[in-house]
Amino acid sequence: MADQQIHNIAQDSYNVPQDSYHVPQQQQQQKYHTSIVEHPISKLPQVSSKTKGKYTLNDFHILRTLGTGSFGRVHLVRSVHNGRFYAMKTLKKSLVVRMKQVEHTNDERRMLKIVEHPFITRMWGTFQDVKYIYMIMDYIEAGELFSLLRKSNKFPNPVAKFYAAEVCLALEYLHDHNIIYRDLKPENLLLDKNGHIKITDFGFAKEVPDVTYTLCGTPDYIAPEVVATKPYNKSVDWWSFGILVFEMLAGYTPFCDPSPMKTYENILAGNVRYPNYFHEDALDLLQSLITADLSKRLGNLQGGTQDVKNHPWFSEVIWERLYNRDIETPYEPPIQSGVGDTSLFDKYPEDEQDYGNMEGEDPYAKYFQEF
Ligand SMILES: Nc1ncnc2c1ncn2[C@@H]1O[C@H](COP(=O)(O)OP(=O)(O)OP(=O)(O)O)[C@@H](O)[C@H]1O
Repeated sequence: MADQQIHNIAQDSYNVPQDSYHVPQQQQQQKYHTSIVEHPISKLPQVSSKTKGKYTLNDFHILRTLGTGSFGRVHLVRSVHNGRFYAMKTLKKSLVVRMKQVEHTNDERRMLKIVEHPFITRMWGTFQDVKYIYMIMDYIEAGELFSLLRKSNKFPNPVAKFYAAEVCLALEYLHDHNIIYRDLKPENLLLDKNGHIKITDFGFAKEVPDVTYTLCGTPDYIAPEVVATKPYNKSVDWWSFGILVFEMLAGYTPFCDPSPMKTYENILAGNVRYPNYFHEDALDLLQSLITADLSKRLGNLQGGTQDVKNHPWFSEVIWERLYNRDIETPYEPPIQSGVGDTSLFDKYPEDEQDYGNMEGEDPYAKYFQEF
């Protein structure tokens, strides 16, 4: 049981009741997106320091499916050259175009190719054929934080704090580079073989120095200014960060409802019922993150991320050691590293895929020239 595999990183004095609060099982939420307005002044290097030459499908053996997304699948693959395992994300061009996600897909490639951070998944290269685009990423072996959270019901205070602190450093890095992540949730947080966070899925990440207006994200995690189609900025990630911390501590999100429209209504109404077992520092942090008032939302104030890092809930976190991954993780994934162990991933039907077709007409070629 995952419960037993989790041990407290800090044997602090927080009183964590073991009784389980009623937890509505949430379904994987649908995502929403519309058009975008942007102001591109790039703070990112324009050339990646880490990608090597161009890959083709022949460079990899496709093994099993690790996950599915809106536009394709993520497969475990093995390099025919160095024998290492990678994750290969495929996106069907026709679906990306039909769902008006060309710009987001090109953004995802651009962001992932350039960002380098201990808690963000690395991408090594991309390629395409007539029907699909492909992204080769590090294989993150221990699966989704979402799965661990559902198995554990909820996390003890120090465990939630550990994961939150690693996510906080990743957000700090992204925001310092003018990237809004916009899709923070446990499904997009993978755990590496040592149990550290790796953010994946940059499908909604956007380099936005100023403000943007796109409605995107996952209903439970969307900030009120996004629901109300007001201009927004990095503040939305701090709202989602609050929802993430809440969900890790409670096992459910504060505004959840089976109907997305009702979820939006709940978000706009802004009434949060905090369980009485939340530690008082966690409660204080969450109240200053899950607030519609942008002039009060922590992370969005003059001190930026530093205000979040300095909050009493994080008082025992030694940020430099955390960044260096020099702090024991709360959960030791039970996997054999380096052998393509996929025991922590759900099983998916392995349908025949029509990958690798280089001949024939490609009506969408003009949209994906960067791949
Ligand atoms: N680098 C990786 N290593 C291991 N598994 C991964 C990796 N990237 C993605 N996955 C698995 O595949 C799933 C889908 O990946 P991802 O969220 O990037 O796809 P997507 O097409 O963007 O999905 P969505 O429709 O939710 O946006 C993830 O939830 C995860 O389980």
